Amino acid sequence: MRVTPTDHSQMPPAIQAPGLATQYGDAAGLQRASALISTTPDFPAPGVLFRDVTPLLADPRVYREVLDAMAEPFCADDGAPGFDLVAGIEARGFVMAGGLAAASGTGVLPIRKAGKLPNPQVTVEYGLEYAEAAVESSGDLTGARVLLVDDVLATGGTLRAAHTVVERLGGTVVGSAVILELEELKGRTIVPACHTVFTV
Ligand SMILES: O=P(O)(O)OC[C@H]1O[C@H](OP(=O)(O)OP(=O)(O)O)[C@H](O)[C@@H]1O
Ligand SMILES: Nc1ncnc2[nH]cnc12
Repeated sequence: MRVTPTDHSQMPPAIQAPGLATQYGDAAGLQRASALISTTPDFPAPGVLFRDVTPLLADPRVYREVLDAMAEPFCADDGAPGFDLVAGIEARGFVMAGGLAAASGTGVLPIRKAGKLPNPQVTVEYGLEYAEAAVESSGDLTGARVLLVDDVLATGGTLRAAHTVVERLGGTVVGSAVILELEELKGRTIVPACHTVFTV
């Protein structure tokens, strides 16, 4: 199965985020990125084709190019980010959230897997392709515009749960972005406006 760049023709016009690199060129950089997403059959359970973006994080050009592509629709013409916080979902979403927040001059809201926080204010349970899980967080997000980020959109349960967490803490979700959408798992049906860099 081939990993192909997402068709952005139906999406909002691309806008450059402040401080995010463009010098590597979209097509070439994203081409390199897709080659660095690994595919492992039967992990973590029989029948699951596991997609791992971890290898692309180690390539500084590709990492930067992917961050740039994730941020594009959420920044204004003058480059100002249309969000105050980037909410990253544990664990690989943290890596994207940190990079995006640093590049755009915003902050990070870590959305943790269950059992990691001593006194979470909000817990939301959901189902994955291969497990049941829950996400948790704390904080007063009143007035905060929050961009949700993760590595993969599969069934969409994780992003939808994270959206609920942010709203229960008083924040407003301005959108969500992932590196890779696994189309056949139909996450888009419950996270319809998710911005994706690649689709497979
Ligand atoms: O769209 P969904 O069906 O909800 O699946 C997407 C989630 O699955 C993976 O996380 P996983 O729970 O495997 O955890 P990890 O990031 O800690 O590896 C991935 O990192 C997303 O968070
Ligand atoms: N097949 C898959 N690969 C990577 N992350 C996932 N999350 C849910 N399903 C996944």
